[in-house]
Formats: sequence, structure tokens, C-alpha cells
Amino acid sequence: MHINTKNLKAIQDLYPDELAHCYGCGKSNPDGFQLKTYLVGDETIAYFTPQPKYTALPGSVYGGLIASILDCHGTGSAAAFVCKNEHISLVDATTIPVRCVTALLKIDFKNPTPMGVELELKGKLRSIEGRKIWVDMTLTANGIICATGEILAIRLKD
Ligand SMILES: CCCCC/C=C\C/C=C\C/C=C\C/C=C\CCCC(=O)SCCNC(=O)CCNC(=O)[C@H](O)C(C)(C)COP(=O)(O)OP(=O)(O)OC[C@H]1O[C@@H](n2cnc3c(N)ncnc32)[C@H](O)[C@@H]1OP(=O)(O)O
Repeated sequence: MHINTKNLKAIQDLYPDELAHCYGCGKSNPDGFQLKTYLVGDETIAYFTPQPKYTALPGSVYGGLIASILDCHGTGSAAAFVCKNEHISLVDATTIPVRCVTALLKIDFKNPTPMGVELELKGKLRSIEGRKIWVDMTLTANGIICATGEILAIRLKD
């Protein structure tokens, strides 16, 4: 079920402008994917519908694109979970003082991901250990988990 994100702020829209050029999720990159990750309770969610040019075999999505959007959903989720952990409100903020980069990303491709449908990405916090944030993710299409991911995101120093 697609949740209503209209009244939620995407974590990527709270990155300061100078850190918002990421190809996958930067709001300041007009050529990029501009993925949006939302914190909803204890999990994160994002939606993305790939364009047909990101085809692997006809009818299925290219794995590199799947890795890209899970990468950005993972770092966004990590930042959101740190904010939640430190009671930094995402509702009132215009920017957040937390930015994470990917140190390690693992994707398991479980089923072909169909082209032409909206993909749902979810993230769950596994642990925060100092600057290291581990997040587990799923990518679902038509109710079927097509890929799972795990990411180690590192919180950048001030
Ligand atoms: C993208 C540029 C990255 C450069 C970062 C610098 C500034 C950038 C500023 C803003 C970034 C803005 C936008 C980012 C855009 C998009 C985000 C989307 C996701 C991506 O597309 S992002 C691109 C791909 N990403 C990289 O380009 C990272 C290259 N890398 C590094 O820049 C360093 O490697 C870094 C910063 C990761 C850590 O460096 P560091 O000096 O801050 O910290 P350190 O090495 O001490 O690691 C701390 C603890 O993490 C453990 N650890 C580290 N790596 C591990 C691994 N692979 N496996 C298991 N554990 C690992 C250590 O073992 C230690 O653990 P412990 O504390 O327990 O000892």
C-alpha cells in the first residue's frame, strides 16, 4: 500500500544545499534520480518508478539501478535513524546536521524486478555503533520482494 507522503519531509530535502548534489538523491541534481526517503515510525520508505531506459532484460530492471536507489535509500535511512535516535525533529527542521556516506553495500537479487511498476523501498535500523550505522532494506514490486540490501553507512564528521 502506497502511504501518503504529502505531509512528510523527505530526509534528502533536509540535506544542506552544498551536500545535495548526489546523482541518486540530491535535490540539487536535476539529471539525477532525486530519490526521497521518509521516516515513518520505526522504518523508512521510498517509492521509485524506473524509466524503461534502465532495462536489464526486456521487462526487468537493471541491477545497477536497484543498487543505486538502495544505496541512497540506505544513507538517507541512516541519517533519519540517527536523527530519531538523537531526537532531532524532521518535522520542524529545514536542514539536519547529519550526513552519511556508504562504506559497504550488499544487494541480494531475489527475483527479477518488473519494469513499469512503482517500486517500494523500506529500511529498518539494525544498529548504531558510534559513526557506523547498519540498515537492512527491502525492495518490493507488486507485493514481491525482488531485492534485499544491507548497508554500512558512516556518519561524516562535523
Ligand atoms: C561521496 C564522497 C565520500 C567522501 C566523504 C567526504 C566528504 C563528503 C561530504 C559530503 C557527502 C555528500 C554527499 C554524498 C553523496 C551521496 C550519498 C549516497 C551514497 C553514496 O553513494 S556515497 C559514495 C560512495 N562512498 C564513498 O565514496 C566512501 C569512501 N570512503 C570514505 O570516504 C571513508 O572510508 C569513510 C568516510 C566511509 C570512512 O572514513 P573515516 O576516516 O571517516 O572513518 P574510518 O575509516 O575511521 O571508519 C569509521 C569506522 O567505519 C569502519 N569502516 C569503514 N569502512 C568500512 C567497510 N568498508 N567495512 C566495514 N567497516 C568499515 C571502520 O573500521 C571504522 O570502524 P571503528 O570506528 O569501529 O574502528
